[in-house]
Amino acid sequence: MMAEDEGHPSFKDLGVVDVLCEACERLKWKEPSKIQKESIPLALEGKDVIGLAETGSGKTGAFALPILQALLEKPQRLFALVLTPTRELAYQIAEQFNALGSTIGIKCAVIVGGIDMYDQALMLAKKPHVIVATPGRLVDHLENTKGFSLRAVKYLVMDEADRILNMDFEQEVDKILKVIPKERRTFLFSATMTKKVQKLQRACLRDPAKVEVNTKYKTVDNLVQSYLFIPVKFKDVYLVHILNELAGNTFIIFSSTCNNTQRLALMLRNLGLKAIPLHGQMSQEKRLGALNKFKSKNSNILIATDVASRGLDIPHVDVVINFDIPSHSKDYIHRVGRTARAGRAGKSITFVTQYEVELYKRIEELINKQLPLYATVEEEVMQLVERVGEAQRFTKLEMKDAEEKKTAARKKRRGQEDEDTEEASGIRKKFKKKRKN
Ligand SMILES: Nc1ncnc2c1ncn2[C@@H]1O[C@H](COP(=O)(O)OP(=O)(O)OP(=O)(O)O)[C@@H](O)[C@H]1O
Repeated sequence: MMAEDEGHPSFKDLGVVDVLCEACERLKWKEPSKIQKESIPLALEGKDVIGLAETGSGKTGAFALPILQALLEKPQRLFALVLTPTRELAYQIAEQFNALGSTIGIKCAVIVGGIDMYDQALMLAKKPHVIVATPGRLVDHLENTKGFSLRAVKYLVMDEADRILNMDFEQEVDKILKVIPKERRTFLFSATMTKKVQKLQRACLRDPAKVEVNTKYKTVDNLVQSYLFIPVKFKDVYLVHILNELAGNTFIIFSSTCNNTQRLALMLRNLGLKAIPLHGQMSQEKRLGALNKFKSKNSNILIATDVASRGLDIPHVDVVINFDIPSHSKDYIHRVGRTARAGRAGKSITFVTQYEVELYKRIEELINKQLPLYATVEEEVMQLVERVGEAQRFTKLEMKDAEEKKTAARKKRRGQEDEDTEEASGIRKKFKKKRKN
């Protein structure tokens, strides 16, 4: 491990080749971050790496640069497979590979759920060097695609490894590990780890180098001013008050259900705020559209479920609000880590009810810090009650209307399917009759 007092090595000092150093310069990465300093030389030596470092500390570059360098040395299609837990993160990682590898002609494909099979086939037809994917049904899909076999993969990365294994993807990961040869290099990266990752590490990594940087969550916590907020009543009114009080900032608000995420976004929009929802019940097209709108600053409030809690890098996010406290304390680290990226500062406010004391105590234990209370002036908040109440009533009607439209569309579809089936069975009967004759 490199000690702090060994100065400030450059990417070149770490062994990164000139063309990639120039790519880092273009991205305005003046010097490697700590996790990059410690893991890049080991990865270039050909070691398997487990990298643990706080949110926003440059882990993507820490695994992308060594992979690109190895690819330069031995160009090959389907050279690396990068697994991530969410679709949005897959696109973001592919963007970073493209940004770092544009001058060396890197071809990157994203294979995630919710995209048209035809589009996926087009992407694969370009014969990518790197595939960034969510694990669901990946093996079947790739193994059934002509000219593709996971056996070729030389580098396997699991970004947010703990999340991948804690989702429904464990079986898929098992399948992937069975297909890709054992000689591949494996990189596991995250800000948090679980026992499942340790088990996986024993099963599939050869004498891995373990790099840990600021894993006590101190750095990001030093950069973020974090508060608890205990609303007395009217849970929505306080949120609107805080958004007004901190107006001019960019927010991500986390909520635990798709329905509440949608409701909050509509309600805030009815109050004239530029809020946009992001959750798993939206179509993939809408999910990407929402994220792009937020990234391009057309909207300054993203209301999301935990689908946005991992890995998303939107540097201008100033405030994270946990409107619902996360039920797993590790998710707190990741959610709050959406602000204070790459050394910037940020703010976080976590709403807690009297029934959630256990949960916030666990969070405080994990971050080894007591969270101060966020103070509000009650009279100021109460002035909003009427306006917010009106917006809530209107939102309720909008949600009901949308639900009715959905049900009607579903019924219509089902009706069509029934007609199709009847028609098909009619044809089948005629066909049978004909054969008998
Ligand atoms: N050496 C560097 N110097 C300056 N900025 C950097 C450097 N390396 C990466 N960055 C920038 O830092 C930001 C965070 O990087 P990245 O998304 O890789 O963080 P992470 O550690 O994967 O975070 P998370 O745990 O939240 O996924 C990105 O905008 C990236 O471009």
